[in-house]
Amino acid sequence: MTLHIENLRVGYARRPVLNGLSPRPVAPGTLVGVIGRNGAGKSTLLKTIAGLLPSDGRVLFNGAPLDFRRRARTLGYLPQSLPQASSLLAYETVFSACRAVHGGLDKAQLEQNMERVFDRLGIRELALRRLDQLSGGQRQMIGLAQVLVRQPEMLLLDEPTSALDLHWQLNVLQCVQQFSRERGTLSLVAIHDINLALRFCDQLWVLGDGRLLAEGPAREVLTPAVLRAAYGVEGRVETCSRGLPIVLCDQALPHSTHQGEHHG
Ligand SMILES: Nc1ncnc2c1ncn2[C@@H]1O[C@H](COP(=O)(O)OP(=O)(O)OP(=O)(O)O)[C@@H](O)[C@H]1O
Repeated sequence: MTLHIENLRVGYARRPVLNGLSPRPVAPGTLVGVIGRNGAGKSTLLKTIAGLLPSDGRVLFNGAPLDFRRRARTLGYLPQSLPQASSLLAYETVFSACRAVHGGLDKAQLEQNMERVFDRLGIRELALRRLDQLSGGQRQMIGLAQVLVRQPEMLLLDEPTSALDLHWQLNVLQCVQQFSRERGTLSLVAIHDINLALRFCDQLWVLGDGRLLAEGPAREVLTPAVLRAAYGVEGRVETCSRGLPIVLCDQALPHSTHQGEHHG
């Protein structure tokens, strides 16, 4: 699936958050990191693409808008909040998520889909645990399983690693990257860890001041000037012992020294 966004404007109660976003169209199989400071509009953007917020402008999937029903089947949206703790078993919630979209499959096929996702994410041992007895990070993994099991054509993941330890952060991004590449799934991932973004994302969209401060290949986008404009930090891009870029941030800048700087 391709994604084309044109002059997207979104706000809450007449307070604008995104003021005319027109990123370059994104091809299938691309993993896009959506980054920017708190309140920049990352969640707002993902919710809008998921069809959960009214907006002006155009969002086209394979060149056309999607109606609400097709959107729900085609897009896999993972909200920032963790799945609600309930007495249901983890596999029951993943099974229901799968059945909601693939109702035509028989029980054996649904179970096969489900097992594949539990195996791929490496969370088989959580399947028979009650959601209200899982840790925050474990629940976040189940939330992701609920999205992946539906085999969506586009992933919209809002901070999918926020509750995870180092191992699981890498595991999740590896899985999302693999899922995108194997299936041609376009994935948009809002993320705060810029080194994870740099390592796994093909493209970055840097949000700030209601617009795109920068966009492009991850390694080209993350410059000291963009770090300053996007986050108000003094940062550098160094090269690690394996020859890969790594971002180091030295200090938060006083508020007035970075406001109003824009980089396209
Ligand atoms: N339901 C809402 N009603 C009114 N304003 C909102 C609502 N949700 C978000 N906002 C405002 O919209 C702006 C963008 O919020 P959003 O959650 O999209 O940012 P974000 O980049 O995802 O932030 P974070 O990194 O903190 O999750 C913020 O100023 C926020 O206060």
